[in-house]
Amino acid sequence: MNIAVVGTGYVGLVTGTCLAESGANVICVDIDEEKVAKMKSGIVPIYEPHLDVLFERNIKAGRLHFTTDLKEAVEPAELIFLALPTPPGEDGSADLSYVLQVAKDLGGMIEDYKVVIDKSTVPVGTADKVHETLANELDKRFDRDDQNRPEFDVVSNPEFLREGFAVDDFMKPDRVVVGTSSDRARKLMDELYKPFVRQGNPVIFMDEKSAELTKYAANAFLATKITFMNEVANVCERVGANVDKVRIGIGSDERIGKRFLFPGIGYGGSCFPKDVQALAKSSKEADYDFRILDAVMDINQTQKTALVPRIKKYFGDSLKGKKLAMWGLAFKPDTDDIREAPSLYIIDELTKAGAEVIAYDPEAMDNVRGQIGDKIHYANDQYEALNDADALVICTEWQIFRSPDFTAIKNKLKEPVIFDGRNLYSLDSMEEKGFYYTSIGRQTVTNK
Ligand SMILES: NC(=O)c1ccc[n+]([C@@H]2O[C@H](COP(=O)([O-])OP(=O)(O)OC[C@H]3O[C@@H](n4cnc5c(N)ncnc54)[C@H](O)[C@@H]3O)[C@@H](O)[C@H]2O)c1
Ligand SMILES: O=c1ccn([C@@H]2O[C@H](COP(=O)(O)OP(=O)(O)O[C@H]3O[C@H](CO)[C@@H](O)[C@H](O)[C@H]3O)[C@@H](O)[C@H]2O)c(=O)[nH]1
Repeated sequence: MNIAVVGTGYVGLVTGTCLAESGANVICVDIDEEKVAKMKSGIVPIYEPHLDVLFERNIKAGRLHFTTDLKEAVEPAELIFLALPTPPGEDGSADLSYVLQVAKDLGGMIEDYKVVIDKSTVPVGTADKVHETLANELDKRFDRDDQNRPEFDVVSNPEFLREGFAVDDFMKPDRVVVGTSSDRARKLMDELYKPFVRQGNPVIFMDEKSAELTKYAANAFLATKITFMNEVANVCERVGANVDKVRIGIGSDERIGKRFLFPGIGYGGSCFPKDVQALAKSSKEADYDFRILDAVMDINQTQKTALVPRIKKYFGDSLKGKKLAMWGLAFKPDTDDIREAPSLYIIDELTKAGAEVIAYDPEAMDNVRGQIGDKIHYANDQYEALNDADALVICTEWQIFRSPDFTAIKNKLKEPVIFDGRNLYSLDSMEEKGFYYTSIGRQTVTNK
């Protein structure tokens, strides 16, 4: 199969590479010239575990190509994936300008049958808008009854991969959702995804609107599940219960499930915050007040900086002269992505209160440096960050933070104080090791 992927971010590059791995010929196109130059010279421009191996293999095999020229990518392709950004607009609704601009460009250039596939997360009705935009451009080139006017279908094929697990999620998806009302497109999509659902996981066909809403409903549900647990955690702290025990207690009920029940400093990333907001907004536009989502957004905003009042309670409201070590900047482990990372919100409040922050993250420091520059200091490793710091603040649960050298931590910190937004350590061990230790939804170990 000949495939074009427009946009080579986390979704586009993973999609393109994994489709090439199944034997397809893929040309990825991006407007970012620097990114394309990197990829052409064999460099994966993002940090995503296991992607490099597939990337290299498929470039070598001649199945994976990169270009900045949309026409070059689109001409040979029958299937065209749109993996473009859909960031929140000023009013919270998804900004469709990237998607619709490319739809317009496609209308100006396609010469034969194409399936245009929305892989971006887009609100209900976008497949229709893409169809209309592309058709309007074709109208400028062909009469409606012109024999040479190319046919096309627009398919909604939302993506459910998680950063950090993107390759595995794409290669072995729980399900693939395809929204289409065209038999011709349906057959092609079925063929395309056969190699990925061979373990019995389904390709679920439905209409375009249901597919578009499925993506938002999935993300909003998961964000609500996390938020619910964060609320349970907040109650636990007040009544003397331990949220880890409650989590295990409820998670063993199959109706609830064990996954996505981990409390912490709120959900972040490029998806949950914007998608919950966009679903709330599009529901309002459809004259429905999706009230639970308003509560979810409100609670999550507070939760992101839940460690700050604890830090202030310990040191006093002014943090002037305090040096705080921070472990983890990425919005979650195994990614360099810092979009809507709780760490950035915490840094903002801590520095406003006068604290100096010295941070370490295995992959995300360049991105943070690019965004906030010298607002904080950057350490070369996790222990260097601790030198002469008054306390350690943990924002991301990278594996290397799970079992650190506690003696080194104690020796380097001025006082043995840890504020943990990810519940990495057991209360017993913190007590035994003599730390002051505050986490989420559990009692503070006071070391007194
Ligand atoms: N990141 C995820 O984990 C994830 C998972 C599922 C769905 N999604 C959705 O997929 C979409 C893409 O997300 P992402 O995280 O990959 O975005 P991203 O910002 O990482 O990448 C988007 C890419 O598109 C490129 N681009 C912009 N305009 C272009 C144009 N006109 N032509 C060609 N390339 C262009 C950008 O340069 C960038 O490389 C969004 O709608 C997002 O909500 C993301
Ligand atoms: O028990 C949990 C699980 C996650 N999180 C947080 O939730 C956010 C999102 O985590 P995760 O879902 O693992 O990462 P994403 O890569 O953002 O993936 C989500 O968003 C993608 C983009 O839409 C979807 O494709 C995925 O299915 C969906 O899981 C992060 O801030 C996590 O720290 C928690 O706080 N507790």
